[in-house]
Formats: sequence, C-alpha cells, structure tokens
Amino acid sequence: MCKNINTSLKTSTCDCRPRWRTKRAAPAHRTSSISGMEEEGARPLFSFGVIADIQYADIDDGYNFVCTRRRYYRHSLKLLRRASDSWKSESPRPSFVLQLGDIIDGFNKKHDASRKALDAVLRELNNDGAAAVHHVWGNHEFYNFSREELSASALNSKGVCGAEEGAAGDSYWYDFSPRSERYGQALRLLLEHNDNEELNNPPGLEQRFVKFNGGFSQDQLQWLDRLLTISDEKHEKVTIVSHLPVHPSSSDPICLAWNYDEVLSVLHSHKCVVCFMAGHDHDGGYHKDFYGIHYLTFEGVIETPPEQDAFGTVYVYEDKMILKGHGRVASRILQYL
Ligand SMILES: Nc1ncnc2c1ncn2[C@@H]1O[C@H](COP(=O)(O)OP(=O)(O)O)[C@@H](O)[C@H]1O
Repeated sequence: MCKNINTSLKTSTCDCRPRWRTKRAAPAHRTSSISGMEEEGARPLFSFGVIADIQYADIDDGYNFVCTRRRYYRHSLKLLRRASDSWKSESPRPSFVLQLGDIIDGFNKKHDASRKALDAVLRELNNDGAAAVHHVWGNHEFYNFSREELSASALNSKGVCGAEEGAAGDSYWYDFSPRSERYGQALRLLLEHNDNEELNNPPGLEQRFVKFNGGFSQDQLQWLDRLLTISDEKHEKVTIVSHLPVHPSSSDPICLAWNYDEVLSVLHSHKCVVCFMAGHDHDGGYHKDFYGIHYLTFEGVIETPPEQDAFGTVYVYEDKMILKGHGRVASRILQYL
C-alpha cells in the first residue's frame, strides 16, 4: 500500500523580525494559567467549538502516504461523537462549531460512499440540535464532490448563524474543477514549481507546491483585504479560518498554502486580525508572530488514536480568547495585542 516519497521561505514585505522558527520550537501556554483565568470568574462573551480533519471513511485503519502516521478512518466518527457530546454538555453551549475541512476521506469516492459517509458525519455533528456548524472545504472535499455538489450541500455554510450573504464570496480556497478558468491558473502555477510527473509528489525545496494544497486567487486576496479594512474601521477582532495553514512556523512546509506569503502580507496590513485557524497538517502547530497574530493549526482527528481526543472549545473575551484543548489539542491563552 505504502509508497516511498520521492523527495526530490519567505516573509511578508513588512515583517522586519528574524526569519521563521520551525513549528516544533513554538512555545505552548498550557492549562495551568488557563485554570487561573477561569477562577477569576470572568464570563466569556461567547464560545465556539473547533475540530479538524475528521476524514471519516468506513474502512479499516491505514497510513498516510509516507507510512509515518496511522489513520483511524472508522474511529474518527467516534472521536467526533465525543467532541459533539462534550460541546452539548457545556453550559452555556458553544454558539457554533468550526469544522476546518477534510470532513470525509477521499477513499470514500473509490467506494462510491461519499454521500453516505458525509451523512454519517453530519449526523454526529448535528447531534440532537447541537450548535450551528461552519464548514471549511478541504482538499478531500474536492476528491469526493464537484464544486456544484459542495455548493448545494450542507457543507455550504453561507447563511449559517448570521454569516453575511457574500461573506464566503464566489471564490473558494481550492478550485480543481477542470471546467474552471481558475483551475487552469492553478495548474500553471503548480507546473512552474513542480516538474514531477505526479503532482502530489513534492518538488525539492518548495514542498508546498503539490496538488493536494492550493492557493489564493488575487480576487480572494482583494476580498479579504476589503473585509479586513471594514473590520479595522469598526475596531473589530477577526479570526480567519482556513483548511490550509499560512504561517511557516505553524505548519510543516509541505502543508502550506502556495502563496502563503501574499496572505501574510494582507493580514499584516490590518490591525483587526488576531487569529488564523487551520487544519490540514495533522500534527498541528502554533505560532504567534511579531504582529501578535496567533496561528493555530489543529491536530487532525484522523491521525488521533481511538482512546485520545482532538478538538477544542474557544472562549472569547474582550481582550483575549482562551482555547481549551482536549486530547492532542493543547490549551492556550490567545491574548490580543
Ligand atoms: N508524495 C506523494 N506522492 C504522490 N502522491 C501523494 C504523495 N503524498 C500524498 N499523495 C496523494 O495525495 C492525496 C492527498 O494526500 P493525503 O495524505 O490523503 O492528504 P491529506 O494530508 O490532506 O490527508 C492522496 O491521494 C495521496 O495518495
């Protein structure tokens, strides 16, 4: 089953600090101080749940492509149930849940089980009137469904819990539909950086240029810039959610968005951004940059052993967010600057 990998950064313009640290060196702020905060009795404004890379499939355990991590395809549903039960038992309940992409695994397509697997996961997520769910689309969504199917499905979160019409725009982070113009643009960019016959096989140094990643179009970047300008004017605090990580110190280099540096430039040109949450790198990661932005990459459910957990609840305060992690997800205080 397993094949060998054929192995054959860059900063935003305004970041004058030393270059990226590796994500392994990133400091963790653990639960001890978080308990202290809770003892003060401060009530959060609201809370929300977060979960990433469930990648459910009704198949036996397997491994990632390079055979370094076990994947618990069937068990992922049980881990989701535990997360869902935990959110349901909270008082007050989380206002919503963020599902950060790769909700079911690409293997479902081969077994003609995409719809059945998605229904099974959504049943657990929507378990007995649980919180509204915002879904992010990951690469595995595009292995299972066409863009049109995704738009028409429950994975289209537009309108969920007050999301403004057009907030998700007409653009998405990935666009692999052979019919689209953007597919051509993405492919040309990929071919400029990756000359392997198999485009999921990473090229030398710029490993992120593989087909299972993706990039941001100029339209998307402009849309993001516009939205963040409005939030700056309103003195809001913004958390951005994504399947792909964008900070090299919060992710393995192979999982980064192709043009992560362009995204960082946009984020750094606004005062409102406090946090960027992603999935995709199943080992997780964390980094706080010079601008005070917290980059959280959530550990993936799919590579979490059945007896462990991988989800979190974020409590939002005026001056910070507190992530209460479960299992592999560490608890952290995310203080705003
Ligand atoms: N080094 C590689 N060479 C060729 N194909 C690969 C390589 N790594 C991953 N793939 C393929 O790319 C797709 C996505 O990989 P996968 O590990 O499932 O992604 P994810 O990390 O999103 O779960 C799979 O079809 C996988 O077989």
